[in-house]
Amino acid sequence: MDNIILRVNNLRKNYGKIEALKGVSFEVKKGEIFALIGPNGAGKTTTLRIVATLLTPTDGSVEFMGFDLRKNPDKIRQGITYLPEEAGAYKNLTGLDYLKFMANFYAEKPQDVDMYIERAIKIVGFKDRLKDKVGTYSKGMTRKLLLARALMTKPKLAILDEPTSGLDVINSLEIREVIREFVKEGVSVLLSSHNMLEIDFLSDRVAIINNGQILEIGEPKALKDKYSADNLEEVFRRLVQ
Ligand SMILES: Nc1ncnc2c1ncn2[C@@H]1O[C@H](COP(=O)(O)OP(=O)(O)OP(=O)(O)O)[C@@H](O)[C@H]1O
Repeated sequence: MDNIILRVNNLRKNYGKIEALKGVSFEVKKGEIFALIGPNGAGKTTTLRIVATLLTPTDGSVEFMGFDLRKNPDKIRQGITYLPEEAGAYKNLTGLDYLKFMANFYAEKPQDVDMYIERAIKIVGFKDRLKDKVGTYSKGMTRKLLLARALMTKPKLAILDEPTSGLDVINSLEIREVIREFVKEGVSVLLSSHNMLEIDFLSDRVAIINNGQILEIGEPKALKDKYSADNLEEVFRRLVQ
């Protein structure tokens, strides 16, 4: 059986004259946490947004569970969820109304709605503030709410753009624990981060991306061994120097 859930092949993306992606290829295996790591502007968000069907690539292909993204975008939308880097809309809804809205959107049958919301409340962990508007939440609370939305349906693949960006140690830790819990229950994860030290602990495999190109792919330990480095930051430094 094919244990690859996502195949990204030679993706290119130009924004006008800017070549954001110059031929990005990688595969995500079923049940793994795969991280795209690289500095600001490397092309992480662009890659994730293409996989999430929110952006059209200039060239290249994406295959999700054997379905081609261009021919079957609906298959991809059914099987994935996307946690954006920024919160954006919904600030005037209460946290609970936001979750209800999303649960209704994804539910195939009425019973699913309650199950999704129950799961989401466990993830956010601040039940008492769910009746407040999202616009009054701290950064950490907003991040947890969006993560709850991305994981409550137990998607086949969760795409998480900088899930712990701007969060304190405890909030980051909690978010990492939630991600691991859902992976144990069968969710595969593709995430991005520029925090290479954190990713070392969280990911099964990483792709190091810089300037629109993937420089290395492998298990964190294998990469550290290969470059005689103590951590992934050092691996990155050796790769770009
Ligand atoms: N809408 C856009 N229009 C023009 N250029 C863009 C647009 N979005 C991204 N870019 C450019 O594409 C390149 C890759 O950006 P991208 O946001 O994918 O990087 P990133 O790795 O996610 O960075 P960060 O860690 O800062 O979020 C950058 O040079 C960026 O300026």
